Amino acid sequence: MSWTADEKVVLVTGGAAGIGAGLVREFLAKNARHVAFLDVSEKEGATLERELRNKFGALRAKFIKCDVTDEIQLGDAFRQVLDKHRKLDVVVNSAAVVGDNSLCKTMIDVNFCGTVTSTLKALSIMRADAGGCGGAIINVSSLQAFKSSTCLSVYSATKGAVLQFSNFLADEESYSTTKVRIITVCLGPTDTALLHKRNLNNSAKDGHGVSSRASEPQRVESAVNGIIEVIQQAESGSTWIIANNNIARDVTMNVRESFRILSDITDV
Ligand SMILES: NC(=O)C1=CN([C@@H]2O[C@H](COP(=O)(O)OP(=O)(O)OC[C@H]3O[C@@H](n4cnc5c(N)ncnc54)[C@H](O)[C@@H]3O)[C@@H](O)[C@H]2O)C=CC1
Ligand SMILES: CCCCC/C=C\C=C\C(=O)C/C=C\C/C=C\CCCC(=O)O
Repeated sequence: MSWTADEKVVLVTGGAAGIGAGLVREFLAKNARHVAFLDVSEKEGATLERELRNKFGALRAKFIKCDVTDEIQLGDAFRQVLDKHRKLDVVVNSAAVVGDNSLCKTMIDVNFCGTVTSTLKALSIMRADAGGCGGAIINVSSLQAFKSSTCLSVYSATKGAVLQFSNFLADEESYSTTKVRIITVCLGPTDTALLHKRNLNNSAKDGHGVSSRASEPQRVESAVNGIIEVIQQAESGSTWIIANNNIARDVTMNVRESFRILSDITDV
């Protein structure tokens, strides 16, 4: 039987705005039992929580103020969800920041370290070989993981690291043992605040280094629907591209082949 959101307990980091918020709404619309969304932005989190409680009832959605770079806050947030709902089925790691290299430490801490900490925490809770019920972890990467633009080298590297970490962890922790799928989605430009952030220096804002082929950003709805489609069908260790309002494309073989070529060269 194929995967559905029905009765699932879901946790989304960076869920107060943008693609994370779109996912929170969609999981609830698809009948998830409960969606907890973590974010540093208290104002946006509280506003979204009000909207969702009016629409879906008080018990179905909860905003938890949490900075994903703080391991204690993150651990507390997972514990709150587990204590209340006794299980966790899906974790989407969407929290991220973008900027030029002057924001390098923050980008590494939020985009990479936050995703790693949350993924390992989620795996330890959900893994079937340690008392969990299995589940899915979706790590949000970017097309920038494959090809950076000027002034986005650190951001792009964090997204490359998210992709590599997720795939290596999926190899290390066999799905047949854990029953937890670890999946990476690489999004193309999507119409959210992140894409329009002004904490980029002038050359990035002017678009230097971005090719003339760069097209209109896709709709948030396309990224959200693509991610849901991926959760419905993806295998653990797979990589997907969701860009240009197209349906999700499985690029697992391309990613594996590119690393196979490199590892063959470096085999001693
Ligand atoms: N918008 C785009 O063009 C693309 C976005 N992505 C990725 O999609 C994901 C979602 O991005 P968007 O929705 O576009 O961005 P967004 O800026 O709209 O949403 C990101 C959310 O993360 C939260 N956040 C930031 N730092 C945090 C922290 N330390 N702890 C907890 N929450 C924190 C923000 O407050 C915000 O609500 C990110 O991982 C991003 O890298 C990937 C490719 C393209
Ligand atoms: C012109 C300003 C660019 C600012 C971009 C800011 C954030 C981007 C975040 C992303 O993750 C974007 C995702 C993918 C971009 C992919 C390709 C861009 C085009 C690259 C090129 O063709 O040179």
